[in-house]
Amino acid sequence: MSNKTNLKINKQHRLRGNLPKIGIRPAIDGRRKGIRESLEGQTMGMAKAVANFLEENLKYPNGTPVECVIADTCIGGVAEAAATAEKFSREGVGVSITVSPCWCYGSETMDMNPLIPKAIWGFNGTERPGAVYLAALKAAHDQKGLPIFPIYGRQVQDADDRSIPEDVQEKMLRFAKAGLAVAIMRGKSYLSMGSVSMGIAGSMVNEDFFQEYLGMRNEYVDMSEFIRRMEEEIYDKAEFKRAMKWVKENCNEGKDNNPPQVQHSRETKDEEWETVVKMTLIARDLMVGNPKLAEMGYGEEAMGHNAIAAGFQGQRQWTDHFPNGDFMEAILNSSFDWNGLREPFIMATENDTLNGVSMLFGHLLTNTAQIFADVRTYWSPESVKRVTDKELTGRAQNGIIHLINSGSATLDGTGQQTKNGRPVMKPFWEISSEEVEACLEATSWRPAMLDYFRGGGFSSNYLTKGGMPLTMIRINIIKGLGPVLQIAEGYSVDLPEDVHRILDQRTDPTWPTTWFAPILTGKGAFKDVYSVMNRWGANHAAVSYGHIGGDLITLAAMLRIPVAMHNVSEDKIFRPSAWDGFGTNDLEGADYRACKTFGPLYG
Ligand SMILES: C[C@H](O)[C@@H](O)[C@@H](O)C(=O)CO
Ligand SMILES: [Mn+2]
Repeated sequence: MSNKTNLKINKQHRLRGNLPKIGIRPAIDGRRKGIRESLEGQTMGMAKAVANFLEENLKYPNGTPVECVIADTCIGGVAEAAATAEKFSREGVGVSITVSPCWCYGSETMDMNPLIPKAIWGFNGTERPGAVYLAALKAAHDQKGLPIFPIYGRQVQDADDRSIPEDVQEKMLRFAKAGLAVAIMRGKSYLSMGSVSMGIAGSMVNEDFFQEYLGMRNEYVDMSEFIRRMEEEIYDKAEFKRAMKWVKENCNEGKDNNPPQVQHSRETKDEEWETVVKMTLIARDLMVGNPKLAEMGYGEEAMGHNAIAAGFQGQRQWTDHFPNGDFMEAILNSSFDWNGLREPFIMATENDTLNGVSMLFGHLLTNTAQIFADVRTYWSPESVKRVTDKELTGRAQNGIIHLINSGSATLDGTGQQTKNGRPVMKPFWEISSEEVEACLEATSWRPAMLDYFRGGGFSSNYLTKGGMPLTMIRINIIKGLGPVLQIAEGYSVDLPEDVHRILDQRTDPTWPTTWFAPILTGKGAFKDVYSVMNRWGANHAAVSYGHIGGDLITLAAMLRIPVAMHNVSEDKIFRPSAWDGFGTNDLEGADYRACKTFGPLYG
């Protein structure tokens, strides 16, 4: 193990309350004297198989395995349904999956809790009518307005087959990941540090959105709180010392691009480094608290704001005078710092709350760090040819989108972590110390452009490695409609060195760049790359590793956020059965109608 970085892995859950569990409900035909008895083993067996499967395959964002709770008995009628609901509420169940191989009594066995995302796996066998129950239960849920995700295997299984077929597994994982995301964010806070940045609509907090759609609350601190904590030394001073040493050893200060006559002196830059490191400690403490502060006599500050996501206004009032938030945002959004590997904090630049929530969705579905970026330029093949005299090739051949931003792009976005020789972004517990070093090595911290950032600071400058499957997303709020989600799956691409340099030099070469090529479908918003850029609803996007559009569509349906634009193939679209009642030919229109009819989950 390298001695430069610290490979301690911190799996502690840092927010209040326990992590939500998945409750498994084995439903059974209640008729005794033969039927029920003959089905107990198979039904409970399905429940155990599902619990094992989920516990083996899913982890919470802090890296611990997901926990399942199985009902004490099979559920043959309302008494057992109620006993199960009681157990689930005692155990902190946030997601429920009903399983059954047989006929059971729909409304008598159903999970009635409106806040718990629900699925049913109805066994595809014909000795007993599990699929008939699934259909009856769907009907009951749809009629009562308690949407349920139906899982029905494509192939017939034998009665004694205890395996979970692959297509059932895929749907179950998609449902469980999205359901847990819903349950994890509920009751947490989004913390605005500062207010609206430069008139950016996403940084105008829409409290109704947080409260009614996400079940979250909004917390606020003025940016002057950073000054108070710095001047009164309300941070862990031992940690600050450790952090400064780590920064000196691991963070390469890059070339200053400012005209020589305005460049900050060495002494000023050294002070700025101290400030940005203190800002990082303080922002983290504001989000999740820090018991060290209580030891120092700051009991209130030690509590934090229970924030699962946050945003920093920065521009302009802060950055016109103080060092910018780029270091703080980039490090908090990364999977590591001087304390070792740890869950990334979700921190939006310019306090763009809607991009912060987009990042939170990506993080909770993948457990990985997220890139926050400005959606800066569509480079058509013709424009690239004109300015570089080169043709775009490979995945870039239809044009590319330049994602670049000062601020929150996670250092994981360098693409320096690998799996099977390919660049990836991993959950923090899978990252090696060599990969941490490679991410840091690939990043230089460039003195901020002083015409934008009068107070200085350091921007993380890197170039994302090509070849990573990525999903770019954004939540927008439309007056009279509410939130909508945009999703574009695609890839990071490598450009020839000189092409990258020429294009990058036209912007701010001190910022991190990701060249993104969306996957085209030839239709609608994905007719061509231009249309993706042209239809993007705001100046920012959140970028997650992997093609996770299917999981996002499921999550959006749970929260009743319609999906306005996506390039996800139809076989990955998994929504509640009730959505089919709104039409099956035009899935997008049906999604809008269903979301409007059901309304926000907490509305
Ligand atoms: C430095 C500039 O103000 C940028 O931060 C600005 O263009 C944005 O990021 C807008 O989203
Ligand atoms: Mn921006």
